[in-house]
Amino acid sequence: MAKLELLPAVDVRDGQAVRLVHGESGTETSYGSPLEAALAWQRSGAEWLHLVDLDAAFGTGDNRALIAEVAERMTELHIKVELSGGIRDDDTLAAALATGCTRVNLGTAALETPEWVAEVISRHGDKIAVGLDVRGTTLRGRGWTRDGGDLYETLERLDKEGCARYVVTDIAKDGTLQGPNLELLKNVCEATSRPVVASGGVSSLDDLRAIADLVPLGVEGSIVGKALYAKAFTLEEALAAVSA
Ligand SMILES: O=C(O)c1ccccc1N[C@@H]1O[C@H](COP(=O)(O)O)[C@@H](O)[C@H]1O
Repeated sequence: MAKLELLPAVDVRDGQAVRLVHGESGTETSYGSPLEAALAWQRSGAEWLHLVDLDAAFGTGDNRALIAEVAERMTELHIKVELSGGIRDDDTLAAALATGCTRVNLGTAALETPEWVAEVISRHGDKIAVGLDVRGTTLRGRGWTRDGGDLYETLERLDKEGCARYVVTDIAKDGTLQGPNLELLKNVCEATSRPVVASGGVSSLDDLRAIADLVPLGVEGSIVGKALYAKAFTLEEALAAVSA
């Protein structure tokens, strides 16, 4: 059986690696240099990095140069990078892809400019993932501050447009260490044949094992954020738990 991929997260706000609670601006806990955080995950055996420009997602500026530095360094070290936050038009997409990242993750654009997203999916194939960030079954965009339509209607549309994969975040769980929303992940896997990356709520190795049990349903990976920074477990332990 395929193993669950783990994507340690580095979310960047105002030049710092941070974690938020429920993705709410103002709830940041800071963890220092984003490059040092990324290098720490690389030294611990990471194969992937989920790298987010939170300022770009919230519309409070951007960390473009720093994000590019981290993504480029990780790529040199053969770490695959999933790059996210504020990628909403040709310029931001070109800058993101120029970092050498493995794929980008589009959020707001999939809700607000669907024609552009359909076009970049057809142009870039599996270099494009879409982040389905939900409260209940309602999608949220613009730093998770605005409603953006129904999860399953949007999923159906994106499937028809050939979207290669989805990063599914339960906002109510994100940054809370309350455990992942396994029901949501199962429901999304039932609604699409495309691979799903789980995000939000991981608190323990048992949570990761529970997500790994969903690999046969279509879950391909899991983002891990707060739990690693809070030292609930190490990345080495997490990688061992999902490859057993
Ligand atoms: O990851 C977070 O904690 C987060 C919190 C609030 C907003 C966005 C967040 N993360 C990532 O940003 C993209 C969306 O960015 P955009 O809408 O395309 O600009 C989302 O997919 C998350 O990966």
